[in-house]
Amino acid sequence: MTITPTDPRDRMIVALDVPGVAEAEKLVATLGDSATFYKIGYQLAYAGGLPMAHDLIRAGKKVFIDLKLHDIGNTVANGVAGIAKLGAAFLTVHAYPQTMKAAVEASRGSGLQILAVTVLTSYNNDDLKEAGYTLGVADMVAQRARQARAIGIDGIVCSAEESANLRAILGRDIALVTPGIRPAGSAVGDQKRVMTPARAIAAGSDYLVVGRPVVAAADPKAAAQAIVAEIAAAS
Ligand SMILES: O=C(O)c1cc(=O)[nH]c(=O)n1[C@@H]1O[C@H](COP(=O)(O)O)[C@@H](O)[C@H]1O
Repeated sequence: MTITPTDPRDRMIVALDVPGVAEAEKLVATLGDSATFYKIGYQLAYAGGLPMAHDLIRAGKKVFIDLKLHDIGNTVANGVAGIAKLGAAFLTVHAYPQTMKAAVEASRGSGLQILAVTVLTSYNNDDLKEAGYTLGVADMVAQRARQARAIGIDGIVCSAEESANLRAILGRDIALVTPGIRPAGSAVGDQKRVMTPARAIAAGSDYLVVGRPVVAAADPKAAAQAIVAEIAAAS
């Protein structure tokens, strides 16, 4: 089974990392048909943006709720059950076994797919060491992805740098969702593990999460169209 969307537009997830609902609605209107999949993360969710999921879905878009849950199992399960009512396609949790198990159990039958965030794309080996971990990025991502698959997680969030290795380990039926996407020449910012759209697709990513290269572009629609064209050419 393959879960890779056939339309290249459906493989680009635009992060609505903007200060509020008005700015998010303006961006969605600007992008029009060039984007079909949107992510609501901390910035918009904490600015009252979660209910916007309903509007996006009514408008025919897919929605990814990125709250990166991590708490005791009971709290995670109750949170997931609430989020499932929004009708979104994806929700992130951190890839800790207790958290993943609670989220998978609570989402069962709801249509909400749970993505496990392995190692944030702003981390490198030194950052993991500083945080007290002994494994490096590649090994930690692989270990967490294996645990996620055993628990029944629907998708993995990692850097595209890990996509080829994870594809070999996990096979085709778990979605690989990769942020840290940077078209050639664009500013890297706080990301440390980055790839161009074309290289990420070639490495085996199913979905590319793109924030600032679209949101902060002088012409967001042209930036989104260029990324979709790159995805199409590499597919
Ligand atoms: O879960 C995520 O979406 C995520 C995981 C990760 O490891 N790294 C990461 O950057 N993200 C998100 O992906 C988006 C990347 O944004 P840009 O760096 O602006 O393209 C942001 O909304 C991040 O919160």
